[in-house]
Amino acid sequence: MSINVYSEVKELKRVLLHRPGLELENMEPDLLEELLFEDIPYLKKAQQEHDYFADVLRTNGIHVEYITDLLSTALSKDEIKKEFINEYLQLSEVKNKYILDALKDYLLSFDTKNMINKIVSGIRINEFKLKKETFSTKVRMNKQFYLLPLPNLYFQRDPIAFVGIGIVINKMRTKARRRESLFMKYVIKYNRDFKNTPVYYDMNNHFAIEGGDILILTDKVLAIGISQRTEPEAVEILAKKLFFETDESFETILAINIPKKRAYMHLDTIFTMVDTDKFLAHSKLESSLLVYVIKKGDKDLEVIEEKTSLEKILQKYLNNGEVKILKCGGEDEIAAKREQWNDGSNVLAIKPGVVIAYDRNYVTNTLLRENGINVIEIPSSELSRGRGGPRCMSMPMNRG
Ligand SMILES: NC(=[NH2+])NCCC[C@H](N)C(=O)O
Repeated sequence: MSINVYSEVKELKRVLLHRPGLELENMEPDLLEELLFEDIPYLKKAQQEHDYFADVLRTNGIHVEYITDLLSTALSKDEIKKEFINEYLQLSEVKNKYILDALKDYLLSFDTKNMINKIVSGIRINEFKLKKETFSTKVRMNKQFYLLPLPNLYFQRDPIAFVGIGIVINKMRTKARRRESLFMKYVIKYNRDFKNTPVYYDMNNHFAIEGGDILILTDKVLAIGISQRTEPEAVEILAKKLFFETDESFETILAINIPKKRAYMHLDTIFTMVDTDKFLAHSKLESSLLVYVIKKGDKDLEVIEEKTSLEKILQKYLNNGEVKILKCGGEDEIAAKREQWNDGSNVLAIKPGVVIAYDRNYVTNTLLRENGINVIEIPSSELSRGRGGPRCMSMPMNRG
């Protein structure tokens, strides 16, 4: 099944996930901030919740793929495995030669699946002994991990984005997540099912962009958040690529300037699409917005600034009569803040008007239902602790 994503809401056919694993158990309080968590999910329950999510998708006829399986197929040959490990260790900034060599040997001693699991879960200092210890290895090893875990990998929305028939391989803003994009880079390069997928942005670019900021509103219009995680230069590079170097149908990018703070981390933290004419958003969103409308000009990008309400801007650029923005938590201010904190605005549409949402955000879910949206709830005690919802946990590959 080929890559085909020209909508946020059209029927979802194929989606990419990561089932959380031991990487969550390699977090401890002193590491949380660096690893972008506020709390430690209980792994067993998190896996049960995640399996429930995957089952809901499958029950709705959606083909679920796991990133670790795709990578495992890509790393089928020894030389490719070595190339991947080299690049991974380089991105992890392992500089000491003795440690570097020991890590390479250690990783290559596993079969491909277990090697990938090790890379995701992180490698503790007490897992193996170095053959040779020196002053510098001693100093370097005065910590808990050779390689830190990738606890955010279950947020598959962020390291890449499928756009049209192609892929955007993201340069992640934070060191904690930078290595995640390498997984898909190798899938595109070496997994035969993906060999014709054009790459529209590469992780070697200097400027950060993350998938949670990229929304495909229609086959003509994208919305991209200028956020804590996505820089304007990255949007410019991507816009030029899409408009002038591909046959993609996209003509307009609404670059939405959002506050650069954790509570507004990505555009999809505060704004998701639930139907062809309905959106769900942070209750305080509208007052704080400036939208740059980037259009394909004759030879260069044309940019105008819009300062009216987001509803009006969407109405204008989606050519869609009425557009309605529902507010996370409704009119109750405490519920709005509480549910926003638990990713109430972050739902995944699997068809126009049908969304998957966390069960704990019941005020928002009731409001959605009152507005004609079919809400499928999934359990959320543990998954929500990573500060991402159903949209963040999934990367659509095909929408019909
Ligand atoms: N698309 C999203 N909203 N993703 C949420 C990612 C949450 C993750 N803990 C991070 O800080 O990166």
